[in-house]
Formats: sequence, structure tokens, C-alpha cells
Amino acid sequence: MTEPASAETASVRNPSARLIDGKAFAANLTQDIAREVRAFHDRHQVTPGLAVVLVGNDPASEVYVRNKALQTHRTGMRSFMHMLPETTSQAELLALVGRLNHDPEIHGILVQLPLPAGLDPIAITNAIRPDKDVDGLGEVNAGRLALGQPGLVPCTPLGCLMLLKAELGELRGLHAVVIGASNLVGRPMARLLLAEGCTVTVAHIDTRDPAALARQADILVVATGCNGLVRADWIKPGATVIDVGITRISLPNGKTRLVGDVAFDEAVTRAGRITPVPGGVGPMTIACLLNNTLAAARRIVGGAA
Ligand SMILES: NC(=O)C1=CN([C@@H]2O[C@H](COP(=O)(O)OP(=O)(O)OC[C@H]3O[C@@H](n4cnc5c(N)ncnc54)[C@H](OP(=O)(O)O)[C@@H]3O)[C@@H](O)[C@H]2O)C=CC1
Ligand SMILES: Nc1nc(=O)c2c([nH]1)NC[C@@H]1CN(c3ccc(C(=O)N[C@@H](CCC(=O)O)C(=O)O)cc3)C=[N+]21
Repeated sequence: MTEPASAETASVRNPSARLIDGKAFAANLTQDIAREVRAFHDRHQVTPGLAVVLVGNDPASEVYVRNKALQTHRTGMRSFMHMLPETTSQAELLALVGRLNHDPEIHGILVQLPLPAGLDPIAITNAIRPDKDVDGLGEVNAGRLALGQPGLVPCTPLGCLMLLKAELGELRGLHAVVIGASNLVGRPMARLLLAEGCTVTVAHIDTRDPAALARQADILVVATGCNGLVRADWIKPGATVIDVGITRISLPNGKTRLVGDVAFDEAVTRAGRITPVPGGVGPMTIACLLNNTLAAARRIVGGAA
């Protein structure tokens, strides 16, 4: 294992390592969306509406919900929060999704994952009308993505792809390694990269020697929830590293801090470009959720593709 390096030695060893500023990119995207929301309203007299359903309290989901509510109102869209107790039954949750499916003020529905034990996430995501499934997790949209057809694409992988295209331009022919294979992030990320013409390797918990695979990557996307998993010696010099992971750690002073799946201080000595946590992928997830909600509203109200 490589010894951790300080950020200072990092910049001396590799002056070219460049931070990918997801926060700034997302802020620009959000401004564009706000303009388009106004134009949409002028044309149809309809304000796009997003419903977010949070059952129980998961700390990662709470961060997401807080930031999302802020950004949604910044774009001029409406946001409808549904906070349900941990004890909510499957039938109650399905009934709420059914009402939201029929509500003409709602164009996007997102049910925060993970759900408390006893609730079936697959049945619930599949109950969301496909044209309101702004998370892109239901079988219709996931199937479209798998077949390379247009549909609503999961927000986090979509945000990662936007950053990669903005940084690298054409991705065709690059070797992308995705660590993590969840339905929320890893799998749709791999499918999007494949659709861009990348050669894609997906690593997961049973992968033997993920470090050796990662070292072959021109693009390394990490989404495992294992804080500090990726060390400097996992990274091909000059590679582009996208850190999706978010873990809240406690500091000795009693405060907390968000960290990613990549040991940032050392990775920055080898990577060509890297996303920070916070300020990297997280804000892009939210901007893409708003983008998907606008796209859903356009399709539902305007009949646009
Ligand atoms: N920045 C953002 O916008 C977002 C951040 N996140 C964060 O990203 C991380 C991943 O989220 P999510 O995909 O939902 O998590 P999941 O726990 O659903 O999936 C994690 C995936 O990583 C794999 N994995 C776990 N540990 C290892 C390991 N040591 N080596 C290789 N693979 C491993 C798992 O394998 P297996 O399935 O085989 O166990 C699984 O495929 C979390 O930290 C989450 O908080 C999530 C969504 C958005
Ligand atoms: N159905 C569903 N879809 C999701 O997309 C989904 C989910 N459930 N459950 C939880 C995870 C987690 N997630 C985050 C998104 C943005 C930030 C985010 O805004 N992060 C800021 C944090 C800023 C801060 O609070 O300091 C950043 O990284 O800069 C965090 C976490 C989406 N998820």
C-alpha cells in the first residue's frame, strides 16, 4: 500500500492534477434549467412539479433531500415532500405512489432509497408511472437504457457522464472501469459508458484484484460506499477519477465530514483529473434530477420526446 501523501506534496509531484468542479458545473446547469422552466411556463402555463418520498430516516437520503429542496425552488419548479414514518406499510406506500401517478401537478416522482426493511424497493419503483420515473430506476426506463433507447436515465450516472464529456470530449475507445454494480449507480453508469463507445469493466464485491483492473482505466468511476477504498496505486497516471461515494465520518473534534470512496490526498498525485467530495458528483445528481423533471414535464404536457 502507498503511504498517504499530503495535498501539498501532491501538487508538487503532479502539478497537472485538476479538480473537476461539479458544484460549478451543476450551478450552470441549474441556471439553464431555470430559464427553460420559465419558457415552459410561458408556453403551457404549467410549472413542473417534483414529488419526493422519504420513508424513515436514512442519513444519506436526508442530505440529498435537503439539497434538492433548495435547488428545486431555485429553478422555479415546485417540490412536494412526503415524509412517511419508518412503520409505513407497502400498501400505504403503493397507495401514495398511485395518487402521485394521477396527480396532474406532479411530473416527477422519486422514492428515496434505501427503504426500511419490509418494503420492496423493486415493486415500489416499478409502481411509478414510467413517464414520471425521474430516477430512471423502474424496469421500463432501466430496460430502455440497457437497450440503448431513449428514456429517463438515473441522475447520478447521468451527472457523471456530463462531467466526463465536458472534461474529455469524445469518450469512444477509452477504457472505463466502474467499481460498484448497484442498480442506482454502477450498472446504469456502465451502460451509459458502453453507449458512448467505451470499453467497460465492472468490478464488484467478488471481483478478484480490483486494483489491477482499476490501473488499466482511462476513466475510473467508484461507487461502493467504502470510504478510502481506492488508493494512489489503483490509478493509472493521468486517469480521470470520478468519486461517487459519500460517507459521513466523525472527526476527533466532534464534527463530521463527508468523504468519498477514493483516498483523495494520494489519488490527486496520480490522477489527471478528479472529482472532490463534497462538491463533485453530489451536486450533479441534483441538477440532473431537475433536468429529468423538466424533461418529464415536457413529455407529459407538451408531448415532446
Ligand atoms: N454522490 C451522489 O450523488 C450519490 C452518492 N451515492 C453514494 O455512492 C455509494 C454507492 O452507492 P450505491 O451504489 O447506492 O451503494 P450500494 O451499496 O447499493 O452498492 C455498492 C456496490 O459496490 C460494491 N462494493 C461494495 N464494497 C466493495 C468493495 N470493497 N470492492 C468492490 N465493490 C464493492 C457492491 O457489491 P455487491 O453488490 O456485490 O455487494 C455494490 O455493487 C454510497 O457511498 C452512496 O452514499 C449514491 C447515490 C448518489
Ligand atoms: N431514489 C434515490 N435516488 C438517489 O439518487 C439517491 C437515493 N435514492 N438515496 C440516497 C442517495 C444519495 N444521493 C445523494 C445525492 C446528492 C448529494 C449531495 O448533494 N451531495 C453534496 C453534499 C453537500 C453537503 O451536504 O455538504 C456534495 O457531494 O457536494 C448527496 C447524496 C442520492 N441518492
